Amino acid sequence: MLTVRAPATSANLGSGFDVFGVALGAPADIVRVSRATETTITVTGTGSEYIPEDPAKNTVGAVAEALDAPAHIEIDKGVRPSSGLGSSAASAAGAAVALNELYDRGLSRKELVPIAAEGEAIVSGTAHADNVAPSLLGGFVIVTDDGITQVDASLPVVVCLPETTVSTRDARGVVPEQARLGDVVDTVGHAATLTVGMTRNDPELVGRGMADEIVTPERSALIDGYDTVREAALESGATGVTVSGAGPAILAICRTESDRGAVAGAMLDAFDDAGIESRAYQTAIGEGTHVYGDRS
Ligand SMILES: Nc1ncnc2c1ncn2[C@@H]1O[C@H](COP(=O)(O)OP(=O)(O)O)[C@@H](O)[C@H]1O
Ligand SMILES: N[C@@H](CCOP(=O)(O)O)C(=O)O
Repeated sequence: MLTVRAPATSANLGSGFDVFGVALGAPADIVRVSRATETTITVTGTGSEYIPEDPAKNTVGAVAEALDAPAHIEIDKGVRPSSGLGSSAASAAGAAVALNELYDRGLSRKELVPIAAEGEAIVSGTAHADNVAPSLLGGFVIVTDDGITQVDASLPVVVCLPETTVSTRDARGVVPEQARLGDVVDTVGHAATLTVGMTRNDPELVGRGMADEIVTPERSALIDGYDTVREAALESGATGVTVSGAGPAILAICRTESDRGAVAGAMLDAFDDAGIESRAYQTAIGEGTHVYGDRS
């Protein structure tokens, strides 16, 4: 038996649709694997009733197949499905790391990215890697067709998750197929600003660099209460606020750890005023999947 902790992630960060992602300190999935002749899966924890245990439908089944590593895989969900926090990706990243160890496949974390992304294709229709890559590698990650660039960024953040769901597959349906050149130029500038901010752990640059007029306006319209929650977080000291992944979670960048309480409180209150229950994670951009149980 081998146990790993695979963190939630926040993809896109506004200006980096399908390109940027960060690992979050919390929440996380715990994935336990043991060798077997065929793959079986059990799922417990938050939202487990909505997650299939059939290996053909669960992201970890695709990972076990890609690594030719049949196993009994126990997933204890800390990351709620359809949250915008890379729930399906956390399990996939955790399974990739755990099975790679269990079967001595010897692959690096970067080499595991396309394997973990196979699982994402099952649930969202595309093998986008902007969640699995940060869950595997930690920090801030840039995913392009040419490769993966990782920075050990560390910034305090708040993620506020309403009790509503948005399926990543549905949210991909509202992404515009075309954009105005002026908006593309602005977005390139914002993405560059954000990237420099991540290399400097600068919350002002990162917050400013999350602005995006192409995808975020369409995505945020799927989240009841988004505009007021965003406004409340900014008024309470957040440097930037955007949709986390495909939503409905909302990500706020904070200047200091001690700012997080006020930002989280403002976001929770604003959702509450809109009649929507929510919970807030006061966390930080953090490390990737951690192996913490030896083979036994
Ligand atoms: N191991 C898994 N963990 C979470 N969701 C999974 C898993 N395997 C398959 N799914 C399916 O993936 C969907 C959730 O994924 P997604 O919409 O990408 O959520 P998130 O935005 O949190 O990543 C749900 O339909 C769920 O049943
Ligand atoms: N780039 C993807 C990221 C989806 O993230 P999730 O956490 O909502 O699964 C997208 O925006 O569709």
